[in-house]
Amino acid sequence: MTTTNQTIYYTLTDEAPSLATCSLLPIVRTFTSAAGIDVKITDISLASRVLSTFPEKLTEEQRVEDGLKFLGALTQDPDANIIKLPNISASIPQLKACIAELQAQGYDIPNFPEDAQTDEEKEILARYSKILGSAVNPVLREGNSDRRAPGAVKAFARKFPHSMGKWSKASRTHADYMTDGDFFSSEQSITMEDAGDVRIEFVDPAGNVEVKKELSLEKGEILDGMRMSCKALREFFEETMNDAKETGVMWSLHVKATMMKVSHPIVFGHAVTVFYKEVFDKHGELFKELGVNPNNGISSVYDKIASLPRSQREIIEEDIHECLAHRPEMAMVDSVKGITNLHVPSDVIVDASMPAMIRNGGKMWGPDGKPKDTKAVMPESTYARIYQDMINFCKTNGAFDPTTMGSVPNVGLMAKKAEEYGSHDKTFETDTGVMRVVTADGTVLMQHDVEKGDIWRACQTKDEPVRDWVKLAVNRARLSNTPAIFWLDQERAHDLELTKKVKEYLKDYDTEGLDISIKSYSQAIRFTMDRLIRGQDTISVTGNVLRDYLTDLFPIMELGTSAKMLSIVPMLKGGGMYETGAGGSAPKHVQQVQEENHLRWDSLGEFLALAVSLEDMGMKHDNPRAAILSKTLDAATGKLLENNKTPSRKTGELDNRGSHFYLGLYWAQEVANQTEDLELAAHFKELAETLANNEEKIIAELAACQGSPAPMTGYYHADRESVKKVMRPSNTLNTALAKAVK
Ligand SMILES: NC(=O)C1=CN([C@@H]2O[C@H](COP(=O)(O)OP(=O)(O)OC[C@H]3O[C@@H](n4cnc5c(N)ncnc54)[C@H](OP(=O)(O)O)[C@@H]3O)[C@@H](O)[C@H]2O)C=CC1
Ligand SMILES: O=C(O)CCC(=O)C(=O)O
Ligand SMILES: [Mg+2]
Repeated sequence: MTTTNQTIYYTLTDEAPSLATCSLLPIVRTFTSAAGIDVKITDISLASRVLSTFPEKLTEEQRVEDGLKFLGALTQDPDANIIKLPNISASIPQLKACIAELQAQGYDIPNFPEDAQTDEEKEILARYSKILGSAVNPVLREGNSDRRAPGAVKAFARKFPHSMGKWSKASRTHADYMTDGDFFSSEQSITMEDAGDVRIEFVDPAGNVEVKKELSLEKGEILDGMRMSCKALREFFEETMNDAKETGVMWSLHVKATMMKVSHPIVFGHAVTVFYKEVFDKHGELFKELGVNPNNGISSVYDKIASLPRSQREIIEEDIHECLAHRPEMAMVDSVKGITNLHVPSDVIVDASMPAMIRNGGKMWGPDGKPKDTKAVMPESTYARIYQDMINFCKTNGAFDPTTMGSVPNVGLMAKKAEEYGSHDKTFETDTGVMRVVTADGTVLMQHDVEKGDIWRACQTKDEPVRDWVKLAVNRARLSNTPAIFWLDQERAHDLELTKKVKEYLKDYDTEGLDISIKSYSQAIRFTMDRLIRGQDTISVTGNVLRDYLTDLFPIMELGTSAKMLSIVPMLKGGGMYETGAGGSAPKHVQQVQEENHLRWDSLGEFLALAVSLEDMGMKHDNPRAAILSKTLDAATGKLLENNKTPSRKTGELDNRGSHFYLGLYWAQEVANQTEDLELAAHFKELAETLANNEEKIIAELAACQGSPAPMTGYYHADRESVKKVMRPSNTLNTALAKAVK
């Protein structure tokens, strides 16, 4: 057995996943220690990213390693083995809350300079901007994505189906999107015949040219340019609000302000200022003075007016209520606390929010706390249409049935910040004039007339990731003997360029006997759904945004949550990253822990990720024990699902910690029962027996702490000792695990 330098890098992230890690990792380490594998924690939490950005402000003891930088470099190592849990992609309000918490803990980090004026403030803003939004995933995802629900997970969903809301044929829920003036209607795209430098320029009406950005493009790289009209967007919002009001349907907005961290907060801000138009018209000047930023949601108004004299504040609050009264009802994030869809930009995130709504019979929560039909507004039409297709399908066919439906695995293009994912540094809010892309010799590759306030952006897609994506799709189709569809819209300039590549690169593979096709988004989703309700599987092969959308959409119908997905990123350089599920960090789970000490986070995604990580370790390092641990972990996970030892939503019942105990028990039993390595079996026999004999006692210890607030301090930067106490309350379990470490 080789035991040199075999390390799994396990990320420490935020919120629910980080709590779960505290309980799961000691179990994992007990097992991996027997195979000579080290499991190292790398902290990439929001708080840690903030701290590592300002080392000069901290004392020696306060300084932390830049975990993201470390892992980013590691992605280039063919031996990289990373387990990546979901992390917060922070909106500005979240980042500010994190900064405030760290400052209160004695870290002398600067405030977030919302309105940076001085050079120093601008420099601080630039540093913080690197932490905002999807700052982690694009750095680590140096490969394309392969996400699917393993057989055992599908079997579990069929045996223990999650609840599904009923769909009525009379449901008035629908998706609403722009029909003109959006990115879709203006997209232009080119493929570079040779490598070359280009400039993104703005030309004002007098002919003055401002270089916005210079890019070095690779041979074969696709470059897109597109614009969203501010005027058309605002008119569209106004129409949707009037229509919702007139027809008595609720209004909701679904964007991805976290991942599309430059363009979507602006879109979100327009929704806020249109919805609360009278408030912003009347108090605009004051808001400017106070530094209100509508892109941060209506909460920005509440925050900034807090310092005003009460009488002045009350007038503004009344005006806000006046708007709420004459506008349509708005979908709520928390109807008890009065938090609306437009409160902060990170509360309603389209990839999870639309599936949750569809799963719920097309209903969202209204101000009165009741589920209601809604107009789901997604201004950008490129991808919004697929949701209307699914809504129509559910109206006709009723809700999906998790006990009989098939599955939709996804092969997603995402390496090297492909497509919209990497557009942030090429996104601009423009003045009136022309935005254009020109080559070094001045040839204009594309251009758009723009008006003040328009959003213009460019997206890049490198050739190497596209080749790898096609390969991955063929492999997945072959391995699972399942039809694969490339979702490519022949109405889209970008997809036309991509289609040429796909057709070309498919020739490199033996596709004999495989069913591989190219369909528009609408055709693809309809075809897929027709098969789905007949219990048939269809692989979706998609670009980056659809990867994000579909790997929540279908899993949430099939499994109730995307956390149960196996999510692999085979890295271009040969390493492996194993993501846990496809869902997020579920902030409301933490609330439940704080209030009732019950964590309903399901770590199934972590179990699945760890099994493939160990399998890879076994193969790459010729470590048979890693292979045994992988196989036995898979078997243990299967048993856990069969026996329904997954966390319950209800306080007092089995939670995340109890579920981890059962994983440990079953895993130990599986290792003890295998016959490939008798020494290993003997070693885990004792642990298996101790855990089995103490099952009742351990479960009682794990349940005893539930029901009252968890004694935990901190949210973004929780005190690890207090988290440890909360997440590891069973002495019997802790002692048994410690004893079994090799
Ligand atoms: N890979 C990553 O790093 C990702 C990070 N994010 C980030 O996560 C945060 C929250 O995003 P949001 O869009 O609300 O998505 P979430 O996936 O966190 O939440 C949506 C819902 O999914 C369910 N859920 C998700 N994971 C689990 C789990 N492991 N166990 C049980 N239920 C689960 C819960 O639903 P229910 O109430 O029905 O139980 C939850 O309320 C944001 O900061 C976002 O940027 C989001 C996606 C991926
Ligand atoms: O990076 C993010 O912000 C979220 C990513 C995400 O939702 C996904 O990859 O499914
Ligand atoms: Mg997602």
